[in-house]
Amino acid sequence: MKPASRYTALQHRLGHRVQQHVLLAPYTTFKIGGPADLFFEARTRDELAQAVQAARELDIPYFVLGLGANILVGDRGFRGLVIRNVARAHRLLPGHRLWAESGAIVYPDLIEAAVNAGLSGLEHYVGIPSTVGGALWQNLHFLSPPPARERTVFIEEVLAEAEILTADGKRQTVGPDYFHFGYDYSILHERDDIVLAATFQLKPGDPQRMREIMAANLAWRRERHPPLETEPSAGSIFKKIDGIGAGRLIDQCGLKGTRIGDAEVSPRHANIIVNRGRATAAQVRALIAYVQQVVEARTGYRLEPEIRFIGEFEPLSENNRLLPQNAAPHHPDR
Ligand SMILES: NC(=O)C1=CN([C@@H]2O[C@H](COP(=O)(O)OP(=O)(O)OC[C@H]3O[C@@H](n4cnc5c(N)ncnc54)[C@H](OP(=O)(O)O)[C@@H]3O)[C@@H](O)[C@H]2O)C=CC1
Ligand SMILES: C=C(O[C@H]1[C@H](O)[C@@H](CO)O[C@H](OP(=O)(O)OP(=O)(O)OC[C@H]2O[C@@H](n3ccc(=O)[nH]c3=O)[C@H](O)[C@@H]2O)[C@@H]1NC(C)=O)C(=O)O
Repeated sequence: MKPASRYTALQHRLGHRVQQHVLLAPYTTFKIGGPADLFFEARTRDELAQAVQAARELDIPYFVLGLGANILVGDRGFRGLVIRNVARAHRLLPGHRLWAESGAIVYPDLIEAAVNAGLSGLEHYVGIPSTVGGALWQNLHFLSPPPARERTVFIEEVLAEAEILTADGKRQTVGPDYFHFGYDYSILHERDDIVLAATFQLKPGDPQRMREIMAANLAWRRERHPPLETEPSAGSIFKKIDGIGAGRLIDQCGLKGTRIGDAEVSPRHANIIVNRGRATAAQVRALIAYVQQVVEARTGYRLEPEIRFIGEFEPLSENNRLLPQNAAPHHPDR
């Protein structure tokens, strides 16, 4: 189907809120990315399900966008339909439960709702940009409260159930086991299921203690991570390497501050690439490739990107490869 007929067919299914040629950069925390051919904002979970079903039935490639906090969108944009999930209804249920549509924002919206009602379980995730859908996709996590901080706590620990649209078009309610949660992992990485809503089982907690945990976690992040408001990023770029730390390896290779165009390895946290103004996806990709190359040559570890690459990118050929302006010197003895 040609782009114009896709547009008409989608309008027929979803109404006049379907848009064309919408720049995606503003809808990502990296502030990077070209246009979506087609764009629709789903305001309720029913609209989300309808939009996904319409795209599937019309054979139009689609992508469900949360807060765009864990993705890099290519400079050439997305050839299909981007469904931005702004279905954000949420409410407290009897039995210390919190129900939320999948576009609901974990922080501040859900955390404030829970903590104000004296309910504990979500307060650990303050300051992390995520919708409920993104949180289940990646099993949102943070360190357990201070002073011990002895383990990582995961959102799966408070998930009671979720309403999903399955890959074969059925709406059903599933329990936490369905997701096969792991570190930065759920079955949603493998299956084309869409989360429509989720219910969290919380526990009564001491509001003062919860506020203390929130303040401590926000301070932890402020100290270690570049602030999103002034230094746009997608959080950790590379996957965790257990017991070693992707950030530590990059740091040890002296790569902090390495820059290609406006894409820079954050001087504050080596596993975060920041957009210093007008970074392109091509620059970020070239910087990722450069960091991988240096770290592998120096340490033998192959870093794997944690973020997802969405849409079309400029080719990363040897000939047009961008090189860092301030390539870090190699210190083979370190
Ligand atoms: N710990 C930290 O400091 C940080 C953590 N993060 C993590 O990144 C994630 C960001 O979330 P968010 O911005 O909302 O997501 P994004 O918009 O970044 O989308 C990420 C992926 O989530 C999937 N997804 C989004 N919504 C749904 C849904 N309703 N149903 C099924 N899959 C969905 C999409 O996968 P698909 O293509 O398969 O549909 C997409 O590839 C969170 O999990 C957060 O933990 C991000 C930054 C910092
Ligand atoms: C930021 C994210 O998640 C974060 C999450 O918020 C926190 C808290 O739970 O733990 C992880 O960070 P992290 O900073 O511990 O992870 P890494 O980047 O692997 O760093 C590991 C360790 O290396 C050291 N380190 C880190 C950066 C740096 O510049 N120098 C350095 O020496 C630190 O001691 C750090 O603790 C998650 N990152 C990964 C890749 O798993 C994200 O997913 O986007």
